[in-house]
Amino acid sequence: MHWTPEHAQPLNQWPEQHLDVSSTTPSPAHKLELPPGGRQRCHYAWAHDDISALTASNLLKRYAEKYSGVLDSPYERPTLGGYGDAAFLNGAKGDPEPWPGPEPHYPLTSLHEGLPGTKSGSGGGSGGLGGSPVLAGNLPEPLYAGNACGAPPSAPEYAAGYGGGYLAPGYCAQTGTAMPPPPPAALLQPPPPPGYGPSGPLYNYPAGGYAAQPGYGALPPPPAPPPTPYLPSGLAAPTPLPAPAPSRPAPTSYSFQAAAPGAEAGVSLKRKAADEGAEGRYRKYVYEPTKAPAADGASYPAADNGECRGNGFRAKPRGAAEEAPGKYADGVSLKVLGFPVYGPQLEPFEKFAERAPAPAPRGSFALPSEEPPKGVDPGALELVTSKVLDCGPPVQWADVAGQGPLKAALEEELVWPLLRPPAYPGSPRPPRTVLLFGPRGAGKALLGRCLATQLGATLLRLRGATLAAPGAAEGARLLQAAFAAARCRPPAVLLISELDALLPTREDGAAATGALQAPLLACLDGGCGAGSDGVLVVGTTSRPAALDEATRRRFALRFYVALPDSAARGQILQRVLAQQGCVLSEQELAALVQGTQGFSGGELGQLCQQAAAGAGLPGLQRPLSYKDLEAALAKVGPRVSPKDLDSYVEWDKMYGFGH
Ligand SMILES: Nc1ncnc2c1ncn2[C@@H]1O[C@H](COP(=O)(O)OP(=O)(O)OP(=O)(O)O)[C@@H](O)[C@H]1O
Ligand SMILES: [Mg+2]
Repeated sequence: MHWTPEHAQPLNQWPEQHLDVSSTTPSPAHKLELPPGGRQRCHYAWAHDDISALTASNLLKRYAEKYSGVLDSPYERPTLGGYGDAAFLNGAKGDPEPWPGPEPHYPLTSLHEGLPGTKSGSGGGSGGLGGSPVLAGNLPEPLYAGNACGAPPSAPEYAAGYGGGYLAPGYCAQTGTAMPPPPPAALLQPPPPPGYGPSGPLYNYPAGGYAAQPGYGALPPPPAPPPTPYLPSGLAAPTPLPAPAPSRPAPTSYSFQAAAPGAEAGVSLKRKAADEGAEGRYRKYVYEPTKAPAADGASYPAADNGECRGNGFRAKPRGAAEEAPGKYADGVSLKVLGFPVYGPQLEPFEKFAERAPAPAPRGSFALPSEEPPKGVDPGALELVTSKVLDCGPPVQWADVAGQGPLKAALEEELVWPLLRPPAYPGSPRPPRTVLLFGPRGAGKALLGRCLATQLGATLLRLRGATLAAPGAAEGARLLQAAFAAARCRPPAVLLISELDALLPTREDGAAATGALQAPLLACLDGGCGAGSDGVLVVGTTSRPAALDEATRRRFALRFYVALPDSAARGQILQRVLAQQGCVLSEQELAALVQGTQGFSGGELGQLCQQAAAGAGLPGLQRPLSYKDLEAALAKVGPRVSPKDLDSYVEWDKMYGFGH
């Protein structure tokens, strides 16, 4: 120790001083000032800042050992001295209560010697504060038993350590429960590993870490301590904390997951929930591949046309953009336009996920039947009921090939609002009219039938041309009767195809057909009972430009039904051909899909009929072949021109609702 004059300053200024400690011998002045019990603390106070590497290494080892004892041992109980030192560490230099012992000053003790982890009386020679010979002698034993925690008295070997004088009232409140009696000494001290027990050298650390300990035999040896820059080379680093015992129970959440029904190993329920949330409400539009078309032919093994707009649908198939309507310009033949080969990603056809059976009508869309409205010709009503009522098979979403975004839009904006009961009186009325426009044979009527199925509604079908044929007066009578019949059967869907046939053309003006516009508008306004809550009017047209503004405004929703894309064409073809007993190879089907670009669903059906007729197979003596279809392709072609397709797109931009 190189004593310097600054060491002679009062003790309370020492922490601020810069001490040079190379010896553990205090200066004579210090020896004079300090009481005998406080020498250890003086010793600590000197070792403040500038210490040699060797001293630092020794200190580090000692702290590591003591803290590891606290953190790791499940039997270890912090001695009271530990709390006392913790208070010291936090800046509370001593007990808040006056020390009852004869010694007037706080018994200073070295910080590292007051740390828990070394039991009182251990071979380490340093116990907690309670273990200090000075303190142990001064601690009144009964204080612990009588403290506010109400804990039982400590075991004899812990009597000194559990000196109640250190148990402030707040301590009991922190624990919340009474401190249980310490376990037997045999449990408290498992057999120490060689070199680790009190009898062995205190810092006998093997440089490479300990071998497997008796209590941790199943564990792999702990990893070698990382190199520390604080230790000079050649000094063994402190032993790292041993790994936790494997026999400890798993956290509650893990055991719950493992026990949850259906939970797979390594897959948490949270992840599963997230997966479900990711697909969300469009889960039903993720198609499952089907091995073969439906045996009964009831539904198409349809697929998503991939026109997802980032709302959960699958990405658009490669090259599908080339097929977008309005891009068949410049008079180029459709068949020579580049088109992606109908590849494996489009086949096998994926089935539009089966829905549950049509939901039972509920909400405001299901109204009780009412008496036939007055003013309607009973004869016409009977006629309409017998002729107009559609009793065809139900059409599910899966029966409509492609059109994924359109189906989603129809379901969201029409089916769900109609089936959902109104949120509150006076809430906005769900739409009761929808216009589907697009090329002929694109599937407008099919979608109208599907809507009726989804709504669980009665379907009544009218054709504009049929209504207009017998004359304006008769047509108006039938029209009113049809609306009245729909009103009598709520919920009902009144499907009016070829709506444009009821409207005046530019040429004929107020001709006979145009005379039906007024009754149509009157019925759409509710004059014929169509305005009732239980009737949905679906109008379809392939000439949307023929609709004047008055008629157009009567339809709250207007959706464009585009031509089927390649995937949808493949599905339609596959199904129609399967009905005729024709099964094409993958390559043949791909070629056929490529050659029918611009065909509507109706035209695809005509192609197959033409192939059968051209092959002279009315009785189906042999199944259709690809050659028959190739021959039919030369005779049947798409009727809609690229210019017409562009006009649909334009009208959709102006008056449509998009999807
Ligand atoms: N997306 C499709 N999926 C399955 N079949 C379809 C599809 N589109 C059309 N079809 C079939 O094509 C034929 C014609 O369909 P639909 O009558 O619905 O067309 P449309 O648009 O109403 O034609 P139009 O304008 O002439 O009334 C029907 O047999 C229908 O089943
Ligand atoms: Mg139709």
